[in-house]
Amino acid sequence: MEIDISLPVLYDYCNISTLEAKGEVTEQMRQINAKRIVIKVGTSTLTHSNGKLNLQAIDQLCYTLSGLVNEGKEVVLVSSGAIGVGLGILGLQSRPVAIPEQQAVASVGQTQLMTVYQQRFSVYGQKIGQILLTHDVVDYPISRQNALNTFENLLQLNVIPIVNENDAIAVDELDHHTKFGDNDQLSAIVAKAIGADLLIMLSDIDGFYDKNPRKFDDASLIDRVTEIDDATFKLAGGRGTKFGTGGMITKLKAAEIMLETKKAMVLANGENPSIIFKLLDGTNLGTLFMGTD
Ligand SMILES: Nc1ncnc2c1ncn2[C@@H]1O[C@H](COP(=O)(O)OP(=O)(O)O)[C@@H](O)[C@H]1O
Ligand SMILES: N[C@@H](CCC(=O)OP(=O)(O)O)C(=O)O
Repeated sequence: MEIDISLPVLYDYCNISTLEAKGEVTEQMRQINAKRIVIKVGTSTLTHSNGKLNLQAIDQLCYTLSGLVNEGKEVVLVSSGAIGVGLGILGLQSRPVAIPEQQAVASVGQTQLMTVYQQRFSVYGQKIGQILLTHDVVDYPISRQNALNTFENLLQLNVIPIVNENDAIAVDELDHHTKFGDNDQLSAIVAKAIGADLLIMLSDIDGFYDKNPRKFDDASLIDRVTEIDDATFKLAGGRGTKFGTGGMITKLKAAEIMLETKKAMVLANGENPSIIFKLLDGTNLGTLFMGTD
């Protein structure tokens, strides 16, 4: 297979060499020694504020994840963006209020997103598969097991499963709840179900701060969180952009799931997704959520 060593690879190395690591190599990250990793990227990482695709971030993400698979890691990507990308394609300034309209937007956006992933991953010879989930699939034991079988088979074949909520279908009705609602918790639910060692959450912010840094100039980054309680949730605010969902609250809920299962989560800035290499090397970037035992 022909591998195109083109622009994305070159600028990627430039980014890495100019990247400022904020701290020392942490022994904790080294200890995680993650083999099976779930990476979640938010809409704010994948799109610009004008709704267009952030091609640089997507290219670098595909390059990085392909590199991890080549190193022998098992990688699952949970990607948001269906609605944000759909809005951009359809030229809509904001998310429609009516649910069927939102679902139509998501349907268009998801197709475009997968087309771009297919193109960019294929540059690095990396195969991908799509898994669109609804809550009832993970709630019902048989469908849950079927989904897990698919994950296992894809990972055995060195394929990267790309997961999103099935936004074109999922609706919460009185007695039938199919929505996850946000991909932060979905990524932790997937990580837990497949027994991942680590969840890396890439967002538009450097990590978890003691208050919302978009509102408070004096907010400071928290390097390490060992447990999450009500006081932790009080530090979290809402979403950063009009396309994001949940803000920091859903990210903390995801971290809670990982801590409950004695696994770790790192929240870091997805502007340059190749920082994942540095993270896995033990560089202290973003916020590490990991218990002490
Ligand atoms: N304590 C906090 N620390 C960091 N970010 C916070 C905090 N409270 C609220 N936020 C907001 O959460 C946003 C990230 O969430 P979100 O907009 O949902 O992004 P994504 O699309 O990556 O899921 C940040 O841009 C920031 O504005
Ligand atoms: N499933 C939705 C994303 C929901 C979501 O959690 O978005 P984000 O806060 O950007 O991770 C979509 O693909 O648009």
